[in-house]
Amino acid sequence: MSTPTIRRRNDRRSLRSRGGLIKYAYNNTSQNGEDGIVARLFNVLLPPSKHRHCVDVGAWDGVHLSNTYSLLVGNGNEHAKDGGEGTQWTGVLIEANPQRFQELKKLHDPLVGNICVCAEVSYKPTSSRSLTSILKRDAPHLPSDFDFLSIDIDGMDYWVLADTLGVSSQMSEIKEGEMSSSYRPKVICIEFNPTMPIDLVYVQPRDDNIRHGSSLSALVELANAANYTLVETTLFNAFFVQKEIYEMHLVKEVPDTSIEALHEVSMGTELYQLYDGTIHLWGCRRLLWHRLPIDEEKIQMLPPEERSFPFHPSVAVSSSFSSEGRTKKTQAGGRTTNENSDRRMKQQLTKYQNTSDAKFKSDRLREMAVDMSPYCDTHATMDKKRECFAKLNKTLHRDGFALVRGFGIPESLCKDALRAAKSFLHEADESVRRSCLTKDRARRGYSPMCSENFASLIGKHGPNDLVKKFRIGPLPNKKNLDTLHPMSSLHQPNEWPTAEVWGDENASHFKFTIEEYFARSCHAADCILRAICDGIIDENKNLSIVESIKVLSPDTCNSENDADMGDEPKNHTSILTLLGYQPGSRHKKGSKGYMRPLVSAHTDVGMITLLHFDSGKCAALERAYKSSNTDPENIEWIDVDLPPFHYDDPIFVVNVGDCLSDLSGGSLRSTLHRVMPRPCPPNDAALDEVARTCLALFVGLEPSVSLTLPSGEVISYEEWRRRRIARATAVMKST
Ligand SMILES: O=C(O)CCC(=O)C(=O)O
Ligand SMILES: [Fe+2]
Repeated sequence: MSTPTIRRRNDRRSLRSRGGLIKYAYNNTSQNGEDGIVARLFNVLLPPSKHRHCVDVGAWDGVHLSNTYSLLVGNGNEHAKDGGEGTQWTGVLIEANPQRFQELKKLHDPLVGNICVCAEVSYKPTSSRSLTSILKRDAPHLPSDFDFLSIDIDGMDYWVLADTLGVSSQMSEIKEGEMSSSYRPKVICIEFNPTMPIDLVYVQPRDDNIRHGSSLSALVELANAANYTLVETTLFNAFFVQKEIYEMHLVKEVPDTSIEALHEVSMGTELYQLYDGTIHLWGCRRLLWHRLPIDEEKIQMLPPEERSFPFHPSVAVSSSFSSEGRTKKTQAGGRTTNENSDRRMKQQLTKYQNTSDAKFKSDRLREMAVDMSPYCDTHATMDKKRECFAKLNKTLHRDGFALVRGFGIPESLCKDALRAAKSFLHEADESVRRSCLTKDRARRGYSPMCSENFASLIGKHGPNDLVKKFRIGPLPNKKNLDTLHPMSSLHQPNEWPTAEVWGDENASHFKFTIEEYFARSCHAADCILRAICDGIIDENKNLSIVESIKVLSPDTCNSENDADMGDEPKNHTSILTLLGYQPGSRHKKGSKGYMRPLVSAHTDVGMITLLHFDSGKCAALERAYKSSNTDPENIEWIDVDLPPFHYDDPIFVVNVGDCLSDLSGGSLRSTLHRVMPRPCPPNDAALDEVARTCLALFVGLEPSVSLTLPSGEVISYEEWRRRRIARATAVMKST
């Protein structure tokens, strides 16, 4: 098996200066060369002094990893003159741990002048355990500009330094009146957290009980605010000197005092991600202070069997409904860029080659689909219903689209209906289709290719849509036929292809199958509306929304008139449209290198739309991604797909229409969508594979039902539709 090549280029690291104080680093008792740096500073660079003072916070036993041992005790060992020839050092040594403190005392008691304090230093300036309080109380003769301060207390180091130097928590200013009471050591050595990135400013919470440590960058900001300059770092420690001292004595030795020149993060742990979702570690692969290895397998988000590239051509749309999904940007008029259509071309040609990926994609889409069965099953518990509407409405709020399943519609019926639609729209002679042309083909019967224009729904001009359609709707019922109730334009007789032109069997099978699908999908739509309604009522205490949304619940909207209607169909105005797409002129790129939509970008007018389609390759539904519907000029588009694999429990797409969006006060979005051509395999490919068929149920309410708009106005559904269409027409006329 081939393995990846993994290494790091050296450039960034080689910037780190090796020529400054670090050149003199060595350890006597220190951990990472601090003894040598201190010696260089006080022996050579700073003006000589007969007597020097140091303070060691976190002194341990005075020896272990000590930065002051060589100054205070070191006589007699190989670096006897560490603190400067002829210089006498005295120190204040503070240690919190009582056992270690005993050792510390044992070491220092015989040495004249050294003071040992057993205390856990607090960050609180007002505390009797603050460093300034301890120094003032226990070492009253310590000069305020003593020579060397070493802080290593594994947590609050930053805040102890801030309080000692009198820097406010904002780091930008010296606290008023505190300077005189503060200390200004000439040189500071302080520990930082060496795992943190070089540009990270991390200041641990100001809490004695928290042990995070702070970053080097944070300490540099703090020190700069108090007029100190960074002059060197070791693995864990930063050295700062007073700015004036730096300028007088150290500029030559340390010309570049930037963090980048003086530090290299060698204990950092970095993460990067592979396309297939694997998380890789780089750098330090262990928990530094716990001495535990970081197990790469334990920090993975996906189990090994789920690690694959989600946008692999054959799994291209696994996140159709996720806001984080792959998107494509288009230019004005909804054109796909050259780059995208080339990529699309490749994707389409390889889309179904890899069956295991297709299965993976199917399973993902199925997982995403909201199970609506609690709304179809009269015995479902409220908890189940709540779970259902919460998932549904969450997705609809976010995307305006969702996948739904669990209606009990047999898969065989969906397949038969798609098959029947395909044979009518694609295989039958045009004369069959023309046998059911109606006057009002926007509502019933056959609507030929290029005879409609959905761009007009959003008040746009554009080429006519390249799709054939056939529509049926609810029949006029007793109420409509009553002379007192003139038939609404939304209720009309259906028109079917005639037996004379298509043959008895074809015609009756078509009518029977499509009517059956219509009835079952209307029932599914009722379930969805009830769930949406419950969801909105649950999440909304706003009365006008609740009032207006109640109409969605089919039980409510039809209850008045149901009693005397027996088994008559309800008065809804839902229309089932069969849509047929075939490869045509728009499948070739135009002179400008982009493709034009088969159905222009639009929003659906009614309540919801319930879609079911086959995997025909020549067309694909896309929805706008994270865009405002009022600005369709610059939109990112994302595919809306159904699983190419069939399940016993068929999956549908539901999207929010304008009326529902209005009733919800805009909280449910009616998202702009369109149908785009997809490159097809060569011309001789079977029509069966390329033609695309869609069953779209556009769900409408009873024409006379009263809607309470969020504004409080009460109008009928029919009036709402009239205004909606008039609005779009007015926009079109003005452009
Ligand atoms: O064919 C499709 O996928 C959807 C068509 C559509 O959006 C419509 O007819 O409103
Ligand atoms: Fe639509």
